[in-house]
Amino acid sequence: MYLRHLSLVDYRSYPVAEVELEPGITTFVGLNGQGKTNLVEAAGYLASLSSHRVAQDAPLVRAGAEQAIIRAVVVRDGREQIVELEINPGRANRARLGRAALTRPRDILGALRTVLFAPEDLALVKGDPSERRRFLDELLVARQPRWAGARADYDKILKQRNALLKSSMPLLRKGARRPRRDESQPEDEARASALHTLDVWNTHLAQVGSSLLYARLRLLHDLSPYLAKAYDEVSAGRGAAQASYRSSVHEEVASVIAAGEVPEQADLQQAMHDTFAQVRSQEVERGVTLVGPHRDDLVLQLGDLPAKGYASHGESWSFALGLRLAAFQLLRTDLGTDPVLVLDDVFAELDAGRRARLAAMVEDAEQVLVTAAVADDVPDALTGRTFHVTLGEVSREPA
Ligand SMILES: Nc1ncnc2c1ncn2[C@@H]1O[C@H](COP(=O)(O)OP(=O)(O)OP(=O)(O)O)[C@@H](O)[C@H]1O
Repeated sequence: MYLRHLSLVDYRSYPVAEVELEPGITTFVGLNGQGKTNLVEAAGYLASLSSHRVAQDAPLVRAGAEQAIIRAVVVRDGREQIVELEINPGRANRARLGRAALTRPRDILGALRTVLFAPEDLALVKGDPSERRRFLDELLVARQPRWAGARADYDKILKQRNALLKSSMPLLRKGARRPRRDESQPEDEARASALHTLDVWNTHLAQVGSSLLYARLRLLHDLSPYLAKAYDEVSAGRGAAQASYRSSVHEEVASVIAAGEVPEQADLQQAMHDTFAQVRSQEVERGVTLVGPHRDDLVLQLGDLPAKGYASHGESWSFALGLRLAAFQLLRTDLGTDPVLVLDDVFAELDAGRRARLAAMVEDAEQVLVTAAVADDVPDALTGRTFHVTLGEVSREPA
């Protein structure tokens, strides 16, 4: 698929922008801070409903404006579709596909697929586990948009379970007493009722959590060969990249998972349940849920060493790039169409060999959008059509 047109209204630094695009390679060149990343970030947001730079929507709306609009014409297998999103910080966002207004913005997912590689991706290797969980979950959604709903359900149940753990901490602690406002209910009864409610949440969380865990494991299983190959190509055979899953379920099942096996979902559900029983006193003590996909991590390994804390800066970059290129290849195979590949400001960080190899790996993608502050950093093979971005003006360089 490719973007034929991108229009922005009050998005970041742009009061208005209209950019006509084509398949193949397009490069946006301009000095720092002129709005290059803003353009490609908008495309990424339309595809994933999240920004690679910020967790909140407010910075996406131009300072002083109330809402931002991203509209794109997406072409897939020769058919065009208009995809539109209104970003309303503090209120619900609104989405449209063609003429149809969608009930939920997340129903827009899948209409445009992008894989975006940016300097922020270094955090995939060097950052917290939450970065790697986000990578997996976003890829899950890019592959099958229905996972956005399951992910949201999981977060909701988790929040409710944490609230219960917090609010009932003194009651749930065996033998602990606290002065009760409602003295009509004896302490033992209140405790039994809190425990019963906790069991109900355990069942819900184990059910939704195990399906998310299972989906992540299947995804990782499918992604791994592409990762090994992409890293090998980017680094010209210098090192073997691997990713394994570290699960918070009890050790017996966790070690099976770490070894790369994918247990049945029913077994994962049972394992989550059993682990809740094992860690109950710790959870009650701390008032948070200690088991589930929200506590897991993806362990990245270069040869025999963990990437985090050991890999050099260049190796970490290559690893992050390997993960994104693997995601691209997986989606290409799965969807039968290429996602739009975005390379935001990445060439300045790579040595000449890596630049050339990256260019060779992506030049056959249906559409590649590249941003660079220095045009010479972009390998010749990827220069393609060039747009100059100057103070929010996007103008195409004459051919
Ligand atoms: N919500 C907003 N309202 C107005 N301006 C904004 C907003 N968010 C970001 N900007 C401005 O957008 C500019 C940054 O744009 P962008 O990140 O696209 O730059 P860039 O061309 O990619 O630069 P670099 O080469 O440094 O990465 C900054 O000047 C910033 O102040």
